[in-house]
Amino acid sequence: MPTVSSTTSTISSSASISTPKVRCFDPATSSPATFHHRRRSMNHSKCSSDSPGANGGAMAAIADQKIVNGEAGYVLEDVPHLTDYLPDLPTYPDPLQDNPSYSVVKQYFVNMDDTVAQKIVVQKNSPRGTHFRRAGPRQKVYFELDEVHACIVTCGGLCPGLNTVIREIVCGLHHMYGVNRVLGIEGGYRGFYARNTITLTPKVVNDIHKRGGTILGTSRGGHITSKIVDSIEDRGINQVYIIGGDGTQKGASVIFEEIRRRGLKVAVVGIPKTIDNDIPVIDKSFGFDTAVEEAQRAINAAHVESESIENGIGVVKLMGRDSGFIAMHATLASRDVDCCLIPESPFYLEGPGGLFEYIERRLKENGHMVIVIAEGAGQELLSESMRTMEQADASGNKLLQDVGLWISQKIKDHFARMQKMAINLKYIDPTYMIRAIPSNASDNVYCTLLAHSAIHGAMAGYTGFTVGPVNGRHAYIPFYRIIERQNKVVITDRMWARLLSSTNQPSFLDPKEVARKKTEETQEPKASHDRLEAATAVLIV
Ligand SMILES: Nc1ncnc2c1ncn2[C@@H]1O[C@H](COP(=O)(O)OP(=O)(O)OP(=O)(O)O)[C@@H](O)[C@H]1O
Ligand SMILES: O=P(O)(O)OC[C@H]1O[C@](O)(CO)[C@@H](O)[C@@H]1O
Ligand SMILES: [Mg+2]
Repeated sequence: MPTVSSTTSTISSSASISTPKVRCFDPATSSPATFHHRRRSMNHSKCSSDSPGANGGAMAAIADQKIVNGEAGYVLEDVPHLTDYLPDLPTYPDPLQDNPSYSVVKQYFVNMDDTVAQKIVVQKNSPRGTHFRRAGPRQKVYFELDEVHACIVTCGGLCPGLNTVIREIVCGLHHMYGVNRVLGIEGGYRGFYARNTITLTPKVVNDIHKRGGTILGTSRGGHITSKIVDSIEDRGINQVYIIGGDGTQKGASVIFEEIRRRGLKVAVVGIPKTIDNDIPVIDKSFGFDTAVEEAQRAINAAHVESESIENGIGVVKLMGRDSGFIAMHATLASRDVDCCLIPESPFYLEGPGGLFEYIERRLKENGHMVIVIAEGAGQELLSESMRTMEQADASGNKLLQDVGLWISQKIKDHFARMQKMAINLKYIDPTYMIRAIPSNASDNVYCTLLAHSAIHGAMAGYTGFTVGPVNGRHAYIPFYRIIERQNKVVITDRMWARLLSSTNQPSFLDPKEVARKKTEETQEPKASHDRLEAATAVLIV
């Protein structure tokens, strides 16, 4: 463990915001440590709160950062703890030490000083860099067993594995900590104040992991912070498990801020969910592998259809609003795809180096081809040609035009106009089919680890964090790190190069553009491919 010798933290955004240096109890080391609570202004693209409309207008929330500096450039970006604002909370021995299943584990409790490195590829003299607190059970817990009243809510779009996470939170709380009071909030955030609740017991959730969707229902929009926290307070809930994507984690962050402002003993835990894999820092999100696997069925169908007919073209549209991970991984897995188009890599249709030229060449060489397109790809081309009004969903997410239909029509029109070759195009749109299914075996295991890590964190009194694997080890990540940006495919990384060399498609980039992207991306803190590659390692809580 590095020495907790703090150096002065900087004020990241506004000089008018104070940086209180707090002498506080460090629950991890059981000894007093000096933390620097760095306050910073978060620019939420969409807004929380009590404002009208989707989520109201733009708002800057303030998040505290608990930064611990150690030797050799070691930095711990720690998560909040209930004792930060309720210093006199009593502790209790973790009941796991008496649990017959767990007591056999040699070193069951994680070392209090364990942290997980964000960067694992290092050189001899590199600084040790950013670390996150390691997830897992602690020897002391901050809740008595019959005191815990937990709730679970699922928000945003569907994703394989939602029911597994719900099941494992309920069963984990029950089996590991003897907790019997768990409420399911129906219909997403608005369910806290506008819908019913379901009592969740191990019996109720026993089989739900075999079903797609979420037994709790979900929604977009409707995040009214004060009403949600009123409901938490009125119901006497003291552990809130929030499962959802980037928008949901922003919502969880403001709920945590409000709970802390009110001084409530309530742990707020985010569990990242998104098949788009657009959440940063974590290796990958649950359900992603399942979605990629299911996408293979559509790609196979497109391949069979296209190769059975002269100049056959199969077009498959996959999900991925701002990030093309599903399309990229489905393409790499399949090897039948000739072209993959994603939001991060702009493309063009006409002229030398364009898509039409490539299609023509591929059909001449091979007689058929398969194109995979992410739903968010080429949106700028669509809005140019369609000039429609921009619309948003209830959460404020931009509603996309159907790029699959559009590109299919464009390809057909092009070849009809050229009169050089008759093509046969089949368009397959499996978008909702890949996310409405139950999670596969490996995602099920992953969901279990996420749920267990979340429970251990809440029981240990940590709050205001999202749980997830970082380089294969589960960690507690402060909300501000999760919501500050989206995870995107880095097109100057090796993974995208692998894809280009597997499909042989043009990069659609001129050399100047490549150089610009490289400069842009060297400033990014962490390359995405590192994380997805690390994610293939065994996930250990
Ligand atoms: N900035 C924000 N502040 C507070 N709540 C938010 C914010 N952004 C989104 N939310 C709320 O979070 C919930 C889910 O958001 P959203 O619909 O964007 O889905 P998501 O969690 O990003 O999941 P996905 O995009 O993967 O489907 C909604 O109820 C929305 O009101
Ligand atoms: O139609 P819905 O439920 O709003 O969800 C669509 C969006 O949800 C996601 O699956 C996850 O964000 C996106 O890929 C997709 O654009
Ligand atoms: Mg989202």
